Amino acid sequence: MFRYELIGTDGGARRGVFHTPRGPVRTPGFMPVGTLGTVKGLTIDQVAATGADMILGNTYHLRLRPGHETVAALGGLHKMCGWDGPILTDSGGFQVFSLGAINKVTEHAATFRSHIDGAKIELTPEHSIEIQQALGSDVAMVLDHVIALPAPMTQVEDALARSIRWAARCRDAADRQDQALFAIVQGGLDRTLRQQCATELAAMPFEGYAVGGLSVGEPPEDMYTTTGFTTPHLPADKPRYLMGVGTPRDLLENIARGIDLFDCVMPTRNGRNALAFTDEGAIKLRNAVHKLDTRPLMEDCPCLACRHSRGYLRHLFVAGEMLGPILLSHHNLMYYGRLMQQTRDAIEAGQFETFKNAKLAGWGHEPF
Ligand SMILES: COC(=O)c1ccc(CCNc2nc3cc4nc(N)[nH]c(=O)c4cc3[nH]2)cc1
Ligand SMILES: [Zn+2]
Repeated sequence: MFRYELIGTDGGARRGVFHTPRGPVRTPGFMPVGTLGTVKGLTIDQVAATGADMILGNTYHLRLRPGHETVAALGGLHKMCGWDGPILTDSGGFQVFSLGAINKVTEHAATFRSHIDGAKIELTPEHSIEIQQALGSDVAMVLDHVIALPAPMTQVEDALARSIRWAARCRDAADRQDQALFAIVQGGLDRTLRQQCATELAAMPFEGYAVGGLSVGEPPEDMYTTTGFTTPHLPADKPRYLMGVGTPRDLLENIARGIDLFDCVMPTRNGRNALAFTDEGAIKLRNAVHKLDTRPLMEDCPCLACRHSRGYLRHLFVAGEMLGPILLSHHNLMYYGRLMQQTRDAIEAGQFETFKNAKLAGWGHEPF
């Protein structure tokens, strides 16, 4: 049902395919975020056109609205959204700690109040699996205890140990052949904790392994270092997924360190806010400098935005027209999708390092 096929490597970078019952996922690959069953502002066909093979949904959000039983009654997430490719759902482990009004975390559960209607909800490993089974995603994530950085070592160790115990409970509760379960490595920025956690989870039977607890406010270099000393301790025959990452630079730096899959709101949330990603770096479309610019964002981009001028895109945002966020979301996802395709080609050609350096030079050194 689920199989990771390693096609080739180039330094630390891997080219592969993650085979799933709903089709293959080319790696390295980027997953557009469709938190509430929609990649905001785009139809499912527009998302497919960007080259995405798999999209992400969120257990926390869908549990609160419209509810996992409602999604099941509507035929499950694929049928409800009209996406017949693979879907991965996050477990709620991050959102409950970043969005939920936490009352308490015990060994049994993370209990929180809904940020929508204040209802008290007890999220246990078993309930997270139950929700993801009702949603019908192809890949479920274990429920983990994610803490913000920086944090005292004792707190990092405590959350890590609980995450491993919760992963085992998720493994026991996940009994569907047609739904993969990915583990999530925690451990802050600590080399020893990360390697211990990766080794312990690698000894358990999961279909894939995520690196969690990053992109939580740490400096990018610390993220890269942490990924670099974690991936070697993960099984080479399973996909590695870095959660919540990231900028175009983050993607290439982490692919160089053995990561296969990514998800991030970066391209879509920033797209809705008039920021476009290009090979020359980020462009803020509301800037007056674009007012009379007749050029597209990128000459060779096949997206819906690049049929228009930068001046028109600026006008849409300045006028508050709904088409602005739609077009820029499409461009940014197309940019990420094309970047991943170019990366896969570069790895196959043994040119990844040269490719990465050329991209970094084009983007310049201002952070996105
Ligand atoms: C304009 O806004 C943005 O561009 C933007 C916003 C938030 C993030 C942060 C996303 N980071 C992140 N998402 C994550 C999701 C996670 N899920 C689980 N279960 N466990 C984790 O350990 C985990 C870590 C994450 N780190 C990144 C970018
Ligand atoms: Zn474009």
